[in-house]
Amino acid sequence: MSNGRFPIQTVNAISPVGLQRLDRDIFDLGTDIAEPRGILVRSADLHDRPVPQSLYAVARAGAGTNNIPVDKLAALGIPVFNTPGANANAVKELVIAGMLLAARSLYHAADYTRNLVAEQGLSGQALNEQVEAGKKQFAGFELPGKTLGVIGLGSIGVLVANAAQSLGMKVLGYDPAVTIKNAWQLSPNVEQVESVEELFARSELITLHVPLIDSTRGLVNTERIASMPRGAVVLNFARGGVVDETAVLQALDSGHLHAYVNDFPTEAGAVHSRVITLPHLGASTGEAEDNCAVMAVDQLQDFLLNGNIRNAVNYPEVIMARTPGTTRLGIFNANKPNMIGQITAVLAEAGLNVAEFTNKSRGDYAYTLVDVEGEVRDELKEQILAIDGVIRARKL
Ligand SMILES: NC(=O)c1ccc[n+]([C@@H]2O[C@H](COP(=O)([O-])OP(=O)(O)OC[C@H]3O[C@@H](n4cnc5c(N)ncnc54)[C@H](O)[C@@H]3O)[C@@H](O)[C@H]2O)c1
Ligand SMILES: O=C(O)CC[C@@H](O)C(=O)O
Repeated sequence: MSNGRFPIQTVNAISPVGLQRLDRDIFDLGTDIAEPRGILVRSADLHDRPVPQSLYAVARAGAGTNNIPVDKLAALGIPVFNTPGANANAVKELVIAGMLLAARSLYHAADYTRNLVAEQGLSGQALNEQVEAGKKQFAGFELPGKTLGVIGLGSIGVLVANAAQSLGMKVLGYDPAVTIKNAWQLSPNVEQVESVEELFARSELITLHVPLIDSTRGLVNTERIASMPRGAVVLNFARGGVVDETAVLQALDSGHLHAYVNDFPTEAGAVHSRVITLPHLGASTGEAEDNCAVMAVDQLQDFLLNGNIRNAVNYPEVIMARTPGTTRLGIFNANKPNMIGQITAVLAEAGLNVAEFTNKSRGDYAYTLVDVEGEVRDELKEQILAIDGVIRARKL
């Protein structure tokens, strides 16, 4: 592995549009690579897999990183990249489809028609008569004028909110940490509410676009559902754990909820007559798969070759143009006082001149890129690693 090559393990199928961007003179690709420098993954669960000693970075071709031990990897100096926004349009379109599926009971209506022919053997006049007699059970509602509550105004939530608004819906949004960029992209007609309770109480449909983290687990619960208007619809294209499914099924059984449309099959939900469950289809368009793969591969490649960190979920953004004629060092360390002083002291001691230097921190960790002039001997890396708080150092 010290031959200057970077073995990359693909844990899920990654679009070839992304993979073909890896220069095969430098990168080896495969599913069975024993000592990978990089891992490319979609939804496979990495929590219980051992972390290879060789690993430098993980790139998630997608948004959610709850399938990856992000904190554990941060402590080892391994950034985890994701691809913000790359599949947002695909999810938005599925949410709009989900609202229409629920509003017009389309899934069950189509099933009813199929059964008339396939199970009951009806045809011709008899079929037409049964169609006309039976259709009233599927009478639905229209979207304009209905109130949609969007929880999470990130890449997906903003697109959903704007699209629903242009369909004539009244849209409420809730996100206590909305970014300035996303706030700018949000239609001015979307009303941002102060609390999630207000959003539930006022929404006839709610749609979830938050990550699955401790604070969002079970966000949709019995009390909040009870505060929604009778006949409300819940759409969940975020993660199964954001919803207390038992509470939702009880509310469907009692008639308080009209429908639950989601992307995360469970045994109980998949067979319930008021639930529409899709097989995790949110990002499954050719366009989204290509976008995610391209972004994930580009970020992984730039990190492995240049040490740049873009769109990591566990390390700060650190991007520095390379200074010609220098050697680059990438250093992961604990975010505590005097780390920069100690690192630069080691460089000075070795007689190396610093041409460019960037250091940024995020939470408990920090990352430094430094371009130095002069010969960087192998012992220098060991001296940097010997500093208390340095987690990992690479010479690039
Ligand atoms: N079904 C699918 O195939 C599919 C596809 C893409 C994403 N997702 C899921 O959707 C999630 C969101 O994706 P995204 O691209 O919009 O991510 P994003 O990071 O752009 O947006 C998430 C937003 O949620 C907000 N948020 C966090 N906690 C919140 C809370 N308690 N209440 C309200 N808002 C909160 C954040 O501030 C952020 O703005 C992903 O984490 C992933 O789990 C699912
Ligand atoms: O890769 C997929 O198919 C799903 C990805 C999706 O859940 C995400 O979080 O981006």
